[in-house]
Amino acid sequence: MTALSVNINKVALLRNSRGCDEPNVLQFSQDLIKLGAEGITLHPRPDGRHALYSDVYELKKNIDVELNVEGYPSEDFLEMVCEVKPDQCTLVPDPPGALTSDSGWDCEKNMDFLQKVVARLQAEGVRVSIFLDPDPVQVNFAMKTGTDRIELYTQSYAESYGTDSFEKVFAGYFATAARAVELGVGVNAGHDLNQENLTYLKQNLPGLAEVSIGHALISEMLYQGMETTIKNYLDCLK
Ligand SMILES: CC(=O)[C@@H](O)[C@H](O)COP(=O)(O)O
Ligand SMILES: NCC(=O)COP(=O)(O)O
Repeated sequence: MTALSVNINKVALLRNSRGCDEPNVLQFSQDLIKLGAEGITLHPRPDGRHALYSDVYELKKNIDVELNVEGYPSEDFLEMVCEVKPDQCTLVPDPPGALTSDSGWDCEKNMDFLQKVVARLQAEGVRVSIFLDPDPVQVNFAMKTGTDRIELYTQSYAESYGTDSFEKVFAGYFATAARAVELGVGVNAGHDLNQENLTYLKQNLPGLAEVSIGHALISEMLYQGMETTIKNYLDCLK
């Protein structure tokens, strides 16, 4: 079973654009959950462009599905996560001004740092996932950090989908996920997934436990509406 965790960053972006509380992030999340979303993800970035720390606190108190908080493990981010204690924290290596997440960790180079962060979060009962490029070698280092899961960064999967290079690109994802399963590390995936490319990933990637999807899903809702869009994504994951 692969859980659908909806990333509400873009709902928060719309809310922030007018300085009021419309759309309300909590109400939107609760409506997503009523329609079958099995998790909520948000990525409070340092510049507060969309999801905010206050959203994390409010969601934690008011939703009954898994909460996944993504971010660079700065001290203030870690203090917030350790206080909120979401179900999962996904560590991403984004610098503060990043337009969006565009690479996974080099776990070998950041081993000491990541080991300390992983241990700190796990001590608070938070499951840890590390954002990773499709590279089986990196999985070995990710395991050494002590992480519970990896999150495969699926931008190149999405970009190659339907092109001549897809088979070669997907082979890297398959090898990385298979290595994670072999090492007992959980497999999540996210970034640029959509209704067109999700089914193949679900049907062919070993051990896929969770997908976190935001930009395409929220954009598609503008055309299809919330109910149809969520139903379509859940159908892709059957
Ligand atoms: C980690 C990842 O790939 C996405 O979850 C990221 O959170 C997207 O961030 P933006 O919504 O700011 O593009
Ligand atoms: N971790 C990926 C995520 O939460 C959403 O990424 P995207 O669907 O907005 O590209």
